[in-house]
Amino acid sequence: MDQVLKILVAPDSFKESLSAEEVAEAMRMGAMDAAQVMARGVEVDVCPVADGGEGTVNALVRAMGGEVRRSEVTEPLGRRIVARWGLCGETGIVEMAEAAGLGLLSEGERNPMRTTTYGVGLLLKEAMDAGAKRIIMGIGGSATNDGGCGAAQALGVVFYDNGGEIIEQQISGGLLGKVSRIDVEGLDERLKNGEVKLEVACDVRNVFCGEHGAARVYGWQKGANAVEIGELDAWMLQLGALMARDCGVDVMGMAGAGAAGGLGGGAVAMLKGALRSGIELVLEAVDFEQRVQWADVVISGEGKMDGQTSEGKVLWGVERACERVGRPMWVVVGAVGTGVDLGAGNGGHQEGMKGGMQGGIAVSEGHERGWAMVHAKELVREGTARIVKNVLATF
Ligand SMILES: Nc1ncnc2c1ncn2[C@@H]1O[C@H](COP(=O)(O)OP(=O)(O)OP(=O)(O)O)[C@@H](O)[C@H]1O
Ligand SMILES: O=C(O)[C@H](O)CO
Repeated sequence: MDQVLKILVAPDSFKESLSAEEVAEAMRMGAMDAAQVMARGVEVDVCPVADGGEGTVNALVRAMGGEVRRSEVTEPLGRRIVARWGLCGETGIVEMAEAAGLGLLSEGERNPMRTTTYGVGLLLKEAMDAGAKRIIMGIGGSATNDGGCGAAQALGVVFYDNGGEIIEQQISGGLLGKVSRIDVEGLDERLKNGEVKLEVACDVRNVFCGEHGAARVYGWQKGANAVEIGELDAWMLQLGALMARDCGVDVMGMAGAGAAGGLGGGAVAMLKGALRSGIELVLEAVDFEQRVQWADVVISGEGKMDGQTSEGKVLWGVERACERVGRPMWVVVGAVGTGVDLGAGNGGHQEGMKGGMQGGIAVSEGHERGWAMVHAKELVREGTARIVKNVLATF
């Protein structure tokens, strides 16, 4: 009798079209379709993941066996919003995108000069009030570039302007240029005295400012124009220097400090947080290496595979795990950025991603983008079926 092919499906969400759970389910069905057509046996382990950005609460609550809670906080433009967060025993899971995510704003509203992470600070407070002693804060997918100052303000940190006056408004990217002193004395006692430990799960490894910094790399997707990006970057440089002087922490060259518009760096300097790779933290929580060991083949995916992918996103983390364990990895993605070659599902290679990655399929290829977004479920199912048929043919 033919051997059963063991498949681990471990995708991220396809932002704007499918959640990670939906992608994983479509992949599972695609694998079953292939098994039926080829009259072969497959077993599928379904493991939706996240990298600190959207979907992190779901992935961690599912893995750690906690519950999802809801709290009213504020969104990036200050309007009231109900945000989801997780409580798993004494561990709180906060996803910054729930209170400051790009997906909360319409395209016309996106503008990092006006947006703030204030609501993220409120969410952290909710988790502490509920008794969390350890908080994992997933960061990424943000609409903000405020260096985490808004969140810090919500937790008692005070910012002064050039004239020595307290800045009373919630700090947005556009106010960063005004900050000339940071006073962390009033920081929430629970963070200040270490009663609550903050772990910051970053979706990328970018630095605080400069060419590879928050504003220059991610400002575009948040709606900033070239002039605004230049201003934001210069203000981040200034803010980094203030953090070194007033908080005693140098975030400048720190990998991940530039995640989520600099919330990474801000959380370390002002909230006593420790940075971690989001995908590595999530993969650890779901026992990923053990699951890869069980599998003969791993299939992952994300909405768009591009230059950001190798900055520490889901595919980067999954690929590293596959390489360590020695299992082939295939991808089904929505679309690819320029220069990414997936080899049409028959083998290929992405610059910067070595070894385990065999190739994959971009499901929108040959379709109009809007159509591919609406039909993402069927397309992921079909794409996965094609890959699994190829794998079964030589298994
Ligand atoms: N079904 C689809 N077909 C084509 N393109 C898609 C589809 N779904 C999502 N995308 C593209 O993927 C983009 C989002 O990419 P992705 O899901 O990788 O998010 P990201 O912001 O790059 O990263 P992350 O989720 O890791 O923070 C969308 O803006 C869209 O252009
Ligand atoms: O939020 C952002 O800026 C990106 O996801 C990188 O962290």
